[in-house]
Amino acid sequence: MAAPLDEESLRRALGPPSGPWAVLDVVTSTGSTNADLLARVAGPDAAPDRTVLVAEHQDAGRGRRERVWEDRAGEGLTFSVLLRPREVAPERWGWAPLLAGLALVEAVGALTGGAVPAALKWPNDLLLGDGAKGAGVLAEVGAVTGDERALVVGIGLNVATPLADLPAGATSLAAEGAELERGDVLVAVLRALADLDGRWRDAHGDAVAAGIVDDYRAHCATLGREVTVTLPGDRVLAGRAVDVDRDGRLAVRAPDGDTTVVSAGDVVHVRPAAR
Ligand SMILES: Nc1ncnc2c1ncn2[C@@H]1O[C@H](COP(=O)(O)OP(=O)(O)OP(=O)(O)O)[C@@H](O)[C@H]1O
Ligand SMILES: O=C(O)CCCC[C@@H]1SC[C@@H]2NC(=O)N[C@@H]21
Repeated sequence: MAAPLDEESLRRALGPPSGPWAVLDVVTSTGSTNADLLARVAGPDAAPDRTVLVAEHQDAGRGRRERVWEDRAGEGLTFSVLLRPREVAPERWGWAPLLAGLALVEAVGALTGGAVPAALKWPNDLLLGDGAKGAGVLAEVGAVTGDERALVVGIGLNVATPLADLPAGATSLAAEGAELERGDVLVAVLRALADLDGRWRDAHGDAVAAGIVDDYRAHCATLGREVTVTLPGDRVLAGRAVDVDRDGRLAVRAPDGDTTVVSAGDVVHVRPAAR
């Protein structure tokens, strides 16, 4: 197993005391870092804005749509951040998980100098290499009103995991040829996320004004593709992904020309775009 993550080195690398992050804790094992931070949205143990919780291993890692997130201790990164973006109206919080996806793409680009192709499958799966899933993001809202307003954004990223230990359709940075220290990857993602979160808050959640919509579109592998989208309730939509709008929603144009805008769903890229 790779060296364990060292809390002190991570804090030092992020700057005094943890750079833009108020608290950074590393635990050896837990059920789910998302569940842990959601339990600290309010109450005597309430976590401050910009708390980071990293786990070396999760027993009950949660994926989107009630799936399981698999990880093996020491091979991946599993962590969550608690955000209290008071500058942003809760109706605009839908951008938070997309910011995390963007932070992942930017961090991988910076760390590998572009040697490992990285892109986003809408809304926030990180695709590496030929388009296999290298990371996923799960955002959960803790409270939208009062002083307790908070959301938790969890990231699972496959760093050193061999392909044989990953589910079908998944990959890792190492499997794509990038041998990186998990600590360096974590610091790069946290820096990128803090920067995007700052821009988003400064613009009061207006992702267009913050330049985030343009950045997202530039990194989104879904745009221009033929896709199927399984919507909540299991309705399936098929067509071409034509836009990601100012609210982070995906516009899909059906063969009959009708365009539907979706804010949540599971996307499959059917075949490459004829761009
Ligand atoms: N470490 C990981 N890296 C990449 N993808 C992962 C990882 N762990 C889990 N997944 C993805 O999450 C999902 C795992 O979900 P799960 O095993 O619960 O159900 P499933 O295989 O999608 O089937 P169903 O949705 O029908 O229950 C899969 O899509 C899998 O590819
Ligand atoms: O289904 C997905 O793609 C989202 C996966 C999110 C996994 C991360 S790992 C850290 C955090 N804690 C969890 O239980 N889930 C998220």
